[in-house]
Amino acid sequence: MSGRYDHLDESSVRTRPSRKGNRPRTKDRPAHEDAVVGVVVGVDRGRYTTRIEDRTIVAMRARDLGRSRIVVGDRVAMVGDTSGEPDTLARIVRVEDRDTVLRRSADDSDTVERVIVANADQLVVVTALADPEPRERMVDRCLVAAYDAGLEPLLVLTKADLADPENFLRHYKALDVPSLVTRGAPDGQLEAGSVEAVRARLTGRTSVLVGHSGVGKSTLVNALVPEAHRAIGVVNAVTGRGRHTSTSAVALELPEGGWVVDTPGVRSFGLGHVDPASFIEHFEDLAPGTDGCPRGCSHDEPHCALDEWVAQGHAGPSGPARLESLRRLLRSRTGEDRG
Ligand SMILES: Nc1nc2c(ncn2[C@@H]2O[C@H](COP(=O)(O)OP(=O)(O)OP(=O)(O)O)[C@@H](O)[C@H]2O)c(=O)[nH]1
Ligand SMILES: [Zn+2]
Repeated sequence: MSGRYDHLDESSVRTRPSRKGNRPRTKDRPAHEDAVVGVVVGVDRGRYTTRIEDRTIVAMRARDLGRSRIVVGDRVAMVGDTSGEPDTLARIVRVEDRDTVLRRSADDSDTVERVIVANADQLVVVTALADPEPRERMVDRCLVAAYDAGLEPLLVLTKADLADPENFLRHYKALDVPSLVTRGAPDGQLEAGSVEAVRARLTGRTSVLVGHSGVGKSTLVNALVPEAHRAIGVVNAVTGRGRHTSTSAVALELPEGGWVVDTPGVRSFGLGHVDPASFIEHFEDLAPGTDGCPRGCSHDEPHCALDEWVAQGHAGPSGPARLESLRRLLRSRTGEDRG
């Protein structure tokens, strides 16, 4: 896995050398031996809401933590008042190394490359089968972001009561992306069985949900986490601030274990940081075919060695379709339609 996590640098939060010069890193400082480690579930203007088992602890950054961002999903070590009692505030003295980072590149609306969520292991792309119509390109872009971040993708196709998923799923067959459908029931709720199938897939994991407005993401989150509203209310009560003014991610705990991270502010991913050469490593069946490529090959150009390699059958009968899908994903990184 050479270099897969090289890009995690931003997360290695270290104290800067102090002005006095020789203070040890936070990590090594014995004074923080009593620190407790929680998971960041919400971030709102310098206040971090964290959870340790059943306690909700609000914390701020210790002054010597440096500038690195702390995001939802980060595991943070805290000192000070970690009782979780109302009006208490702990201090974050350390951010543990991240297993994964989901990021988006700078784009027109935001000129800074940002880590959106840390330590997730699954990216759930929520798309309606109708009303609004599914957008293949947007889904493709989410898949690129997922593969690039080392997250397993899952398609959740909502509103299956309005349209048949088969047509849409054809686009993802060669990619072998797991998918589930949810459907509305006559009583206006979601059909219970379809929600349970999603729940089974999410339990025990940290899943980031992304989806366009109106696809039914909130409906699904509320079905999965009955206290979702209340949980969000807790964040409010503690920070004393309105959740609706914030578009940052929020982690909700599933009743059976695991986390669902809702990302209200994330409608698309800038993908400028995704490099074709490393992206292809996620296609283990195709990657060996790039040995004969010209230097710096985009794998979507006339001299790309993959065409011949796949035509010779090296990637099996599904090779041509896989290559086509790979190229479609690579192309989705650029272009005007940001999905
Ligand atoms: N027919 C049908 N309608 C659904 C289903 N799921 C959600 N809806 C409806 O779709 C609309 C949008 O649902 P929301 O859950 O608010 O969608 P959202 O993705 O959270 O959208 P935002 O709140 O704008 O981010 C609502 O009117 C829901 O009642 C479904 O499975 N079938
Ligand atoms: Zn190539």
